[in-house]
This record gives sequence, structure tokens and C-alpha cells, in this order.
Amino acid sequence: MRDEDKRLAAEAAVAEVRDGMLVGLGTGSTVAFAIAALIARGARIETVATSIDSAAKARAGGLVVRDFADVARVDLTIDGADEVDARLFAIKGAGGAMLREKIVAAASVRMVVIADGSKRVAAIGAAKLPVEVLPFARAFVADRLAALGAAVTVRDGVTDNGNIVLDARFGAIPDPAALARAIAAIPGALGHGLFLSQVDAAYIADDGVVTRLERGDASR
Ligand SMILES: O=C[C@H](O)[C@H](O)[C@H](O)COP(=O)(O)O
Repeated sequence: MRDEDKRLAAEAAVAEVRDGMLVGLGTGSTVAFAIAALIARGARIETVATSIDSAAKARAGGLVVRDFADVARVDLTIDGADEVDARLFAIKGAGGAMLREKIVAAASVRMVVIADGSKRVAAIGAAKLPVEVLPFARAFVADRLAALGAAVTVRDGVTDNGNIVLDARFGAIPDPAALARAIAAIPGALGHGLFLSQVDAAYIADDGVVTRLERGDASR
């Protein structure tokens, strides 16, 4: 059922895609359904990808994937999330792609999140918050994150950028904007999974029913 909901959310977001667009492809199991839907539709688009994995999936289906290093503006990005709340605050990065995802989101005219209902929360903060860290700065950044109140673990492996990920568990995040600023100010912390301003809309599917949350929509 969860996979079916991921697929429904992905297809709802893909309905926003128009021929000629440059589309940002996020990363993860939900985005895989969006990539599959774009391929199945034969969409006449170009894409940029936020991970090696998403680029490979898109190219395997015949989509054009441009090098983001040559791109400054993306029309629409579709990405997953680990948690999303009614403010359209999200935590991302369980798959370690949050640094590239945030850059592509920032370059995007519109960014939509797709998720099954398990990702919808009253207030983000229970999920681990991933922080991409220059390997040189591992212990220093871990210490600073602990000083901010997190239980910190070092993730195995490296990101597509060759860096490491520290997972910071805060349990709750009463002031997400202050935390985002504090983490961004740590030298060696290259990016983190708090998305507070980037998400314009979210398609969330719960037991076969897709709900769209739109930024600025008072009915949320
Ligand atoms: O780094 C990974 C990304 O932020 C994903 O978009 C996020 O973790 C959601 O992934 P999934 O759709 O597999 O739950």
C-alpha cells in the first residue's frame, strides 16, 4: 500500500510537468516512481538529477539528463521527503542526497515534494537530521551538533560528493529556522536536511487518496 501511495503522489506531481520544461529529479524510492512516470509518458523534457542513482534511472529510460554544473535555473523539481508538515517544512536526506537536493531546489522556480502518508507529521523533528560534512571536520562538526542538543551518529559510506554524513537526532525541533542557521554556521558542515523555504507544494497520498498542500494555502 505504501508503494501504491508513493506511486499516486508521484503521478500527481508529474501531471504538473509540461513539454519543454527542465525538470529537477530528486532522489529516493518515491522519486523513482516519478522518474518511471515521466519515462512512461514519453515526456519531451530535459532533466537534471540530484544523485548518481536518479541520473542512472532517468538515462536508462531514455530521458535527457543535463549536467547541473551547466544549469542555473530549473522549471520544476520533484523530490521526496522523510518528514513534511503543514508549514511545508521538510526533513530530507535519509538517502544522503540533501546537499545536491537543496541546491537544485534553490535553483527551481517550483519545488514539489511527493510522499506517502507516513511522512506527514504535525511538526518536523522526530526524524534524524542528516548533515553532510567534510571528512576533515568529522569530529569537530559532531561535537558542535551535540552541543546543539543532538545525538549524533556517523553514517557508513560517503555521499555522491565524497563527503560523510552525520545523522543528528534532536527528538523535536522547536525552532527549525534557528537550528538551520546554527548548523549552517558550523565550518565543515556543507549542508543539512532541513528544508524550510524550498518546498512550494506537497503531494501526499494516504490509502489511495492524494492531498496537495500548497504554500500560502490558508486551508492547510
Ligand atoms: O537523500 C534522500 C532524499 O532526501 C529523499 O528524497 C528522502 O530521503 C525520501 O526518500 P524516500 O522517497 O525513499 O523515502
